Amino acid sequence: MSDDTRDVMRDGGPIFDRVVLIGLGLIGSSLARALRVHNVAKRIVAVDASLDVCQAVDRLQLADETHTDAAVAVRGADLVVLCVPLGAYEAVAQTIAPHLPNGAIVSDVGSVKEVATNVLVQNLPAHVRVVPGHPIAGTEHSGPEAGFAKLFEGRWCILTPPDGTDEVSIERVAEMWRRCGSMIERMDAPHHDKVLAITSHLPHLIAYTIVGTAADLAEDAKAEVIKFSASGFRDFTRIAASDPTMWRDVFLNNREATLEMLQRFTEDLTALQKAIRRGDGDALHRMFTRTRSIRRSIIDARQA
Ligand SMILES: NC(=O)c1ccc[n+]([C@@H]2O[C@H](COP(=O)([O-])OP(=O)(O)OC[C@H]3O[C@@H](n4cnc5c(N)ncnc54)[C@H](O)[C@@H]3O)[C@@H](O)[C@H]2O)c1
Ligand SMILES: O=C(O)C(=O)C[C@]1(C(=O)O)C=C[C@@H](O)C=C1
Repeated sequence: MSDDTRDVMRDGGPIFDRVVLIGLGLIGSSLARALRVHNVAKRIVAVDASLDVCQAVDRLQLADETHTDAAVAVRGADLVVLCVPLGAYEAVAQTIAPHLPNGAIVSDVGSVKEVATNVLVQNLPAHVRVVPGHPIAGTEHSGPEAGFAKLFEGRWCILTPPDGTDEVSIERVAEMWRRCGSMIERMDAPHHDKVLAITSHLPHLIAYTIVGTAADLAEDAKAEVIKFSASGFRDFTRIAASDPTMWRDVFLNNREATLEMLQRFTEDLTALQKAIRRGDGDALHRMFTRTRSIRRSIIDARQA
């Protein structure tokens, strides 16, 4: 990295001249807010396919420019970040490809990394640098109104740069996330997808299932479900309220890893089912004691 680059990143001044965010929903609008608060970009440019979202972005003053056409917006960009559902990546990459300046960095925030990385590398010209990323932060809400600048604070952001990506580009993206309050980890994309399959994707699948199962109960029972949903079930309903388009795309694009984790989960669930049927209290107690200690170690790690 040149001394100039190092100085720019260390002095707290903008790291980028023109950052183009494509997709101003929960994550894109949170990033726009955080970039502004932490002075990361000289100019923030917002792109969204939805005119309603563009109008909201203007009303909330989240960007210096707002466009519905990504091809126009990316001209002169030194960083472009895709914040759209995974299913829109190919179309967006093909739209921006002919208009990206030499040396521009293209990053993203997608929840699945192997497919995202491949789609970007295959559809973008060789003169751009691809630095995929994934902030492990979110909520069940969508859209520009749902975003907030502190979303990424104290959260991990995982970067999965393909082999051969230059270190300066990776470090500039990493520094952007550090300024937004995140901690950085680097991984290869397939490993990321396995880890997230168990820590994020499977929990969402389970929440969608349990809430769906409850909703399928007879009308009377449904009323009871709502009436008594003060504790455990309510936590599942929060997760099951997450955006259907985003999560459809996550499962379609992380098929292998999700199915592998689902298989393991089903086997463990069957073991619990057997223990209940056999009245094996020791097996149940052993299992629950182990998971309780896991919860405690997660809380301790967060507080450390
Ligand atoms: N929601 C989360 O908790 C979370 C957390 C981390 C990462 N992510 C990832 O972030 C990305 C965005 O998720 P979100 O929750 O912000 O979704 P969102 O639904 O809140 O926002 C997505 C935005 O993209 C726009 N869009 C869709 N197709 C487009 C296109 N072709 N061109 C331009 N704009 C387009 C939509 O109009 C919408 O405003 C996804 O890839 C998701 O996997 C989400
Ligand atoms: O907190 C939530 O609501 C989330 O679902 C956030 C969450 C997660 O599973 O942790 C969801 C998807 C992402 O890709 C990253 C973060």
